[in-house]
Amino acid sequence: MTGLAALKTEARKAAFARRAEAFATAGGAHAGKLSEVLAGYRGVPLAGYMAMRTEIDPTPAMAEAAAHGPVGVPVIRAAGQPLRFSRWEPETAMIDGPFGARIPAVEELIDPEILIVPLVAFDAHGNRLGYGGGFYDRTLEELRARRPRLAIGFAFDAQEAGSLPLEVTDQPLDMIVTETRVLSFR
Ligand SMILES: Nc1nc2c(c(=O)[nH]1)N(C=O)[C@@H](CNc1ccc(C(=O)N[C@@H](CCC(=O)O)C(=O)O)cc1)CN2
Ligand SMILES: Nc1ncnc2c1ncn2[C@@H]1O[C@H](COP(=O)(O)OP(=O)(O)OP(=O)(O)O)[C@@H](O)[C@H]1O
Repeated sequence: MTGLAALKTEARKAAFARRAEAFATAGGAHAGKLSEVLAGYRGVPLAGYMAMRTEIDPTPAMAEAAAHGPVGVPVIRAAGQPLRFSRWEPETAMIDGPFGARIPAVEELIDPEILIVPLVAFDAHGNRLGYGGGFYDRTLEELRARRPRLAIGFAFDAQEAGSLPLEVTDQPLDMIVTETRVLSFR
């Protein structure tokens, strides 16, 4: 493991612990701020995610958005490949995907303008640490090469880190939304 990879592993471990604690103590609804932000973008194609483990759950905000326009959730094609997003509505039949997240049983791909991005840790500048697959970095790089996208990191306040180990392939977030705050970076 390189020095940087070791630092990322360490930062991930610390943030996982803080996220698990926030998840256990938070209880109830957390997507209110996310709903407020998304209400300004009705009908715009949106990528959300199906929460795994102790991730903060964006599905209430996704359900509201789905009443006005297309919403999708990530589908892994293969390691080292960007994600695809398959159409999701609250009633969509779901199956287990390859890496533990639920995916729609029937695939219908969408091209999202706005992405709600899951994360392990974030900093006050919009940098993000994920699970280490590089999936969202590759996906945002590919999508942004075609046109700008709005990437919104969604997390518990407790997932904020003072500073994060970064590499050139890390794609910055445009906004971070938590259970209490909205941070904008551009
Ligand atoms: N809800 C949600 N869905 C998502 C993501 C996410 O972060 N959150 N992803 C964002 O990318 C993709 C899934 N990425 C994942 C990457 C790794 C593992 C995982 O379980 N890894 C194993 C072993 C890793 C290793 O071999 O090093 C583990 O952590 O135990 C799961 C999902 C697509 N869907
Ligand atoms: N666009 C890219 N092209 C090539 N390699 C990349 C790209 N993005 C990331 N990587 C590589 O993928 C590996 C994992 O990246 P990183 O640790 O940033 O993942 P992550 O952001 O934590 O995970 P995820 O985005 O899946 O939640 C690193 O070795 C990184 O260099």
